[in-house]
Amino acid sequence: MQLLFSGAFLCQSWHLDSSTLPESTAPINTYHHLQEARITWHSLIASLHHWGSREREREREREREREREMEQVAMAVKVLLSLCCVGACGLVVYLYNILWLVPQRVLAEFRMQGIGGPPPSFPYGNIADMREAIAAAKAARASARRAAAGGGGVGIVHDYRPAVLPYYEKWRKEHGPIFTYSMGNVVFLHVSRPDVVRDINLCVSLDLGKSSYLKATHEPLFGGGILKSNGEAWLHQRKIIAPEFFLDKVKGMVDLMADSAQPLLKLWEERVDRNGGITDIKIDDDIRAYSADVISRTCFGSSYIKGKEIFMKIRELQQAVSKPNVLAEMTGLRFFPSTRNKQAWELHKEVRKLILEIVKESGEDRNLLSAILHSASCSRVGIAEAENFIVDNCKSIYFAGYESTAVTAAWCLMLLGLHPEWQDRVRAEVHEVCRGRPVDSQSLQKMKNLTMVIQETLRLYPAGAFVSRQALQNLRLGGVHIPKGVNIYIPVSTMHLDPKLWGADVKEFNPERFSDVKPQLHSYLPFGAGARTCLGQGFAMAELKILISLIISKFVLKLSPHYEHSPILKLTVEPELGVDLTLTKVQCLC
Ligand code: HEM
Repeated sequence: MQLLFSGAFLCQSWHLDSSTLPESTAPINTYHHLQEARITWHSLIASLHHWGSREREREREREREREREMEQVAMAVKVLLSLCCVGACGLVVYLYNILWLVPQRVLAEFRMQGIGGPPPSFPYGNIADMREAIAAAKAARASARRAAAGGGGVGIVHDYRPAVLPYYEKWRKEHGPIFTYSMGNVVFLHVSRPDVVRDINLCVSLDLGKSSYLKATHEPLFGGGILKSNGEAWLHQRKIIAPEFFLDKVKGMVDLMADSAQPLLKLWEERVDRNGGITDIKIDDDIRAYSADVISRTCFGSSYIKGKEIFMKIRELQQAVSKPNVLAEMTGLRFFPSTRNKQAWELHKEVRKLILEIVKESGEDRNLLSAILHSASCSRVGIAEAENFIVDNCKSIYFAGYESTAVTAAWCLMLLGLHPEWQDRVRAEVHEVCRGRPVDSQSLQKMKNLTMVIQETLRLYPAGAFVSRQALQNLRLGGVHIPKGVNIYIPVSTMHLDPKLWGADVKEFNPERFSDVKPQLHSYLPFGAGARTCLGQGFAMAELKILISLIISKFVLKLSPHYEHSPILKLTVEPELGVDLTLTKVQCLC
């Protein structure tokens, strides 16, 4: 019985089939009872055997199941690894294609037209050659500086190419005026052949856009503003901004520009007086402050003080993006959080916030900002897009209107310090034209000598080192087939220093050359070329004439013995070590 109970218990606890157990446990005779117990025992043993074998079967089944699972996992891992391998191979092939084969095909197309260039190496193209040439030029400059130490401009050569673009010099000698080179996978066509340059000037097609090289690097500075945009987006912005710089508008800004120059004149006068009638001044920061003030008032009207704060930030931003971000240019990975990128993003955010604050505060003023705002409110775009439009264009104008003008003014004053005969001519002219009255738009027009001096400054020291374009479609210019995507760079100083175009004294400062001849239309490019030419050139000329006429009528300038000639290419070509002048006051001319 105990067995029965224990069997029943076993059956329950092991979930045996109850049909294998006797149905009743009522008392019966002993024999029968034993018989039944034996049968039950046998059936129990059989059940247990049966159960055991089923259990082993299940165990084997589970084992097989595990094996199958393991096989499936192994298969999945193999497939994944193969896919990774295929993916990695595909990526390698893809990268090799875009980084090497595609640019090689483009270079081959040029070679077939007889246009060669320095052989590129994988994956950086000619960047190493360029770095090497720059390092050599830097070393040569340093030793020249040591040799001419304290010479006050002795031995200045007005040709910044060996210092600023040494690799172009080398390649031009080897391959002629039109050649190719590459930076990473970006192919460049260097063009200084006048017929091709003329065709680029005359091309008004939207298929010839602004070069996209360095677009990723400069994104925080220019965004999608007028300087870097292309196609319909550019056209739209140009139509809004250009009228704000038409001649009649510029005439109305003359007083404002003259007002902006007063703090600089006062500061310099005080310094001369304080130092017993003669003083040395590094002029760059004061000139930048003038240029910032002018563009700030023009852009932001009454909010110009806050505008100046924006300036300081934009200048920092400019420094942060002045070195090419090669990784971003080659791969498009603009959002890699490098220290430099993070700094640029932070500054971009601050500038954006300041500009949008000014927008909220802006009243009824008629200025560039109100024109941009009006356009943004008329276009049917979302708030974020309208804000980007405003911010990117304010930043672009700030940069375009400030940096080049300040740098040109510094070079111009350096040249006048070096050429007292031209200084005297300009001073006499200003005196004769103004006759003690404040400058106005009419007197500015009459200052022919000053205009020539500025034109000659822009010929010898063009702030923009290249005019850059990109073929947005296949193009034919000057008989050259230019495949889509190629960046076209015109080295402005090479055009300006071509003796065939400008005469044997091409490296001399001789403003007279602009007196009777019109500037060589397609070879004089300080303000760029064709449809994308600088829209602020009238404004810049007025601003420069006002500043220089006011300085020259008050001070006699001489290049200081501390001056070291140091042109360097940042975003513009600027004097790396600044311009040092020795100032005395002008004695009465009457
Ligand atoms: C001496 C001073 C200046 C120089 C040397 C200069 C030079 C240049 C150059 C070389 C370009 C490129 C043109 C091209 O790619 O063909 C340019 C474009 C431009 N500049 Fe100037 N610039 C000066 C002053 C100004 C000023 C004062 C403003 C405005 C306030 C201004 C606004 C612009 C704008 C908006 C563009 C872009 C035009 C476009 O892409 O449609 N610039 N400038």
